[in-house]
Amino acid sequence: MTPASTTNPTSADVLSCRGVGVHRGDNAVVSDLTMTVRTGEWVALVGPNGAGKTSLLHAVAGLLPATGELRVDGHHPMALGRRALARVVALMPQRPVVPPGMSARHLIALGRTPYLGRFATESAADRDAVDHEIARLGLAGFADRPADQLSGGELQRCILARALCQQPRLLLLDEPTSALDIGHQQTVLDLVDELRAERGLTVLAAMHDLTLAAQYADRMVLLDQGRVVHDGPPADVLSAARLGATYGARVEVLDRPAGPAVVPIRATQPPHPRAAHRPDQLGGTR
Ligand SMILES: Nc1ncnc2c1ncn2[C@@H]1O[C@H](COP(=O)(O)OP(=O)(O)OP(=O)(O)O)[C@@H](O)[C@H]1O
Repeated sequence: MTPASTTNPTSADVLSCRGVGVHRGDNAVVSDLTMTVRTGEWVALVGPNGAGKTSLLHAVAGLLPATGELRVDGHHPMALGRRALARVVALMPQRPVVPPGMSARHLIALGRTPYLGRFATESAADRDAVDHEIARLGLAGFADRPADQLSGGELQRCILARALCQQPRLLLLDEPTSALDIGHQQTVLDLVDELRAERGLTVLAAMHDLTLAAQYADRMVLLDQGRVVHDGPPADVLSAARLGATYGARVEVLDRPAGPAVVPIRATQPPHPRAAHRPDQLGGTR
């Protein structure tokens, strides 16, 4: 089901897709996809492995060709020049490419490329923007280290800093918290949310953690095999029956004030509950 309000494009839409298709080789991995994302909205793209989330994000970022009508800020991504597109859309990829030996600071500064002058020299404003994002993401201690020697979570924050340096209107996040501990997950998502309020940033984020996604997203678009299965507020999209049908998962969905929480349920109880082995907690629960 797709509410009409999310499919009729208006001038307030940063992203509009109508009947969009994306191919990888001979395979259609996104088919007949219609959705819009309005200025300042946070839309979570969810769905099982291989559903087409990354492929759609790459098409929006102008990295993959798409059929149908795809508009970013009113333009087809591939019709905008690379520089113009990079000022509108920034992608935080799932698998960033890190040139060997490049320092974290240099990697982050690549986000300023669309703003550099004729001789590609950084201005004081560019350096300030980089310093600002480094400080904001708590990366000062890593900035001079080779980025390919950082931990997965440290690198993920550098890649987000690089995307924020682009000062985009539309931020595309591909599994932005997959390598982060729970504290950094909240820090990073809170930061992105603050930028929405401060700068009117629009966010389209592929996320596997449905509970976390539900806490930040205004809407969820559930994809399966390249097609939209449901588009709506998290509380409407996340039902145990729908997640069972789409992911083949056994879950319980708890209604909580901060948003629905999705709890996986084991098919069978463990044969020997751990508590039974603990002399201090025989048969106890916490
Ligand atoms: N470079 C490629 N060449 C051929 N097929 C590809 C390529 N990249 C992805 N695919 C296929 O396209 C389909 C969609 O992949 P995609 O990465 O967009 O899914 P996803 O929803 O982001 O998955 P995940 O949650 O596992 O990251 C999958 O079947 C995948 O195997």
